[in-house]
Order: sequence, then structure tokens, then C-alpha cells
Amino acid sequence: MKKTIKNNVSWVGKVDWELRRFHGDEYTTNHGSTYNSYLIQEEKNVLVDTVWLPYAGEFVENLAREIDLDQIDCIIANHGEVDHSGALPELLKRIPGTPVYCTANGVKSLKGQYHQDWNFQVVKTGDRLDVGNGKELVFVEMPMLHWPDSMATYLTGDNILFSNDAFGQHYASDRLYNDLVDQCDLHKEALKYYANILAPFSKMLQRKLGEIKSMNLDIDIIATSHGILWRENPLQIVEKYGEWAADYQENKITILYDTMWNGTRTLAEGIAEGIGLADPECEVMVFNLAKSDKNDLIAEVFRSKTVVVGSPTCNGGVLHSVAGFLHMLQELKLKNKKAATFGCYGWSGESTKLLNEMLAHGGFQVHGEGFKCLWNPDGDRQQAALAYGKEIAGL
Ligand SMILES: Cc1cc2nc3c(=O)[nH]c(=O)nc-3n(C[C@H](O)[C@H](O)[C@H](O)COP(=O)(O)O)c2cc1C
Repeated sequence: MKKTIKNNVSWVGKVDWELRRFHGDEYTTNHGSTYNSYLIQEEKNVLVDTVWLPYAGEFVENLAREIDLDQIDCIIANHGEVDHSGALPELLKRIPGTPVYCTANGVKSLKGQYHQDWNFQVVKTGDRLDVGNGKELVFVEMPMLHWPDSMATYLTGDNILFSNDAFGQHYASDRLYNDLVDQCDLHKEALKYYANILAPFSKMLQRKLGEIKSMNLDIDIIATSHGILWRENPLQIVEKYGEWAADYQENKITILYDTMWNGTRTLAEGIAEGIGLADPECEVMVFNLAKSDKNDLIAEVFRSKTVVVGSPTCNGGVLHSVAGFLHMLQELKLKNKKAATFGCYGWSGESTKLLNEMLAHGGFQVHGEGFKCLWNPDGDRQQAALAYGKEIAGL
């Protein structure tokens, strides 16, 4: 169903209420998601992005109820990923030859996925497309936000920035706008999206935000490709991105562990108590990695100044939940974060050394050699864990 956004611009996307996993199993979408597609009906009719492949048929049928498909003059493909381009094959079967505006890298990613020689029209930053009634589309390349092909499109007159994945969140709602939804949930999902998907590209993002600011665009609405659109103080999310891209941290320490027989959990709780005693201002949170949502934990680490990671030694290594999580963390290349490690062992005790190596490889400033405990901690070792927590609070 079409929903008017402003004047002759409407939302024609899909709300995916039941989505719980995205990018395969890489990203948890506990609030579902949306695939936002937009229809601009000026003298020219322009479709901006489409929806995820499984909803292609439904999308094209719904669109055909809103507009005679032959009246669509062109399509803007801001990003070639299948959650935005998935309905192009179905749509272009119905209206072959319709121009598809995208970046040079967009041609590569779309051809690479769909193996079709569509009527591609390559655009670059600053290129303009007249849509009639005195309005134009202005294209802004956004390479690596988050694919080489990404771009944003700005509609003059209505002052709408179609930002694609930038500023988005996986958040399903029947409400379109930021001022109509739960603020806490919205900001949590926006930060989770940034931490898990965009954090590796923070340096590029800082440059791009500067470039967008220097274009002096009046922005009334940021129309994202996932989740909620920003219309109330839309630049608030641009400012947040500026903060997040600048080695973000809060006064927060996150303790993450897994355990077989609870010894390492006892250490985790002792360390947390020690930090709390030494620095009551610092928020400390403790999570069992095997029982928690890994993408929510990435967001917790992203917000933290220090992460403390524990695993018992198991078969000369660390537990797989911990190894898998640290593998994810390494890829995010977070900056300006400290780390410390701990774990129980029975004989060889490799876990802390291995954890230190993995964290150092991920760019963390690792403190010392880690806190080890032979078998289950007794009262003395519990006190020692508490003292270790006080030491970490002082890092
Ligand atoms: C399947 C298994 C494999 C283990 N392998 C090792 C090992 O290679 N080296 C070692 O020092 N301890 C090893 N241990 C001993 C544990 O590290 C020890 O029991 C520790 O106290 C468990 O900590 P937890 O209570 O946090 O699970 C192993 C224990 C189990 C159950």
C-alpha cells in the first residue's frame, strides 16, 4: 500500500514483520525490518530502490495497483544488494528497457548478481536528473557505505535524501517516522546497525559526512532503505553518525565469557564487583556469550571503553562461542578500546594467551597477560578476581 511522504513522493516498500535473521545468520533482527522503496510522481515517474527478492512478486503487483508500470520513466538503484534490488528482475521483465540509474560499481554488482544487460545509466557525485516541475535528483556516491556501489539520491524542492543503508535500522513498524516510534528502541537499533555493519568504514564515513555537509543540502527528510524515516530533526542521526565514527565510547565496561562448569562465570562476577567497587560511575555489564544475542553484544562492545573476555581452556583452546565472537569483533576494526582476559583451566591453561592474541589482532590495547585460575576458584582466587576487577577499572 502506497503511503504519501511529501507532496508527490510516496513509500511503496515492504514491512517484513517476521524477519529474525539477516545476512544469512550474521545479523539478528529482533524487531523485524522494512525494505523501503519510494515512488516520485512528478512530470517524470521515478522509482527509488525496490525490496528483497522473496517479496518481488508481491511488490510488483502492489506497485502496478498504484501506477501503470509503463508510466515509470526510470529506476534509481542506490545499492545493488538483494534486499534493495531483489525486485528488479521481476519489474524489468514487465518494463524492459527502463533506464536504471546507478554508480559504475552498481553496474558491476547488479550484473554480477542478476546476469542481465539492463539499460544502465551510470551516475557519479554531483550528477543531476531533471524530474520535472522544477525538481531534480542529485546523486552522491557513498562508496563502502557499505558496498563499493552504494550511493544516496537527493530530491531538490522536497529536500528528501534517499540515503539507502546509511542512517537505517532494522525496525519494522506501521509508522513511517522517527517521531512516532519508541525512541529508545529506535536509537538502539540504529546504533546496533552502525556497530555491526558500518563500523569498519568509520574513517570513510567521516570524510563522506564532511562532503555531504559541504554540499549545503537542506534536508527535511532522510528516507532510509531500512526501518524508520527521519523527519523530526533529521540531522540528529547525521550528528550521531559523526560521534559513532569518531572512535566512540561511553564510560562502560563489558565483560563477556563462556563456561563449562561455572568457574569462569564466578571469575566474571568477581571482576564485575571489583570494577564496581573501584569506579561506581562506570557501568559494568556481564554476558554469557553462549546465551546472548551476538549482534547486541557487538553493540555493547562498541559502546564500551574496555572489554573483558573470559573462557576456560578446552582442548588447548577457547570455547567456540568466544572464538566465534572474537572473530566477528576482529572484522569490525574498532579503535580506541582496551581489553583484558581471564579464564579457568585444569592443566595447560592456554585460554588467556589465545584470547590476548585474538584481541590484539582486532586492534584492542590488551592489558597484561590475563587472569588465570587453576580449576574452580576458591575464596582466595575469588578475592583475587575482585582485585583484578579493581585493576581493570583503573586502565
Ligand atoms: C572437554 C574438556 C577439555 C578440557 N581441556 C583442557 C585443556 O586442554 N587444558 C586445560 O588446562 N584444561 C582443560 N580442561 C579443564 C577445564 O579448563 C577446567 O575444568 C576449568 O576449571 C573449567 O572452567 P569452567 O568451570 O569455567 O568451565 C578441559 C575440560 C573439559 C571438560
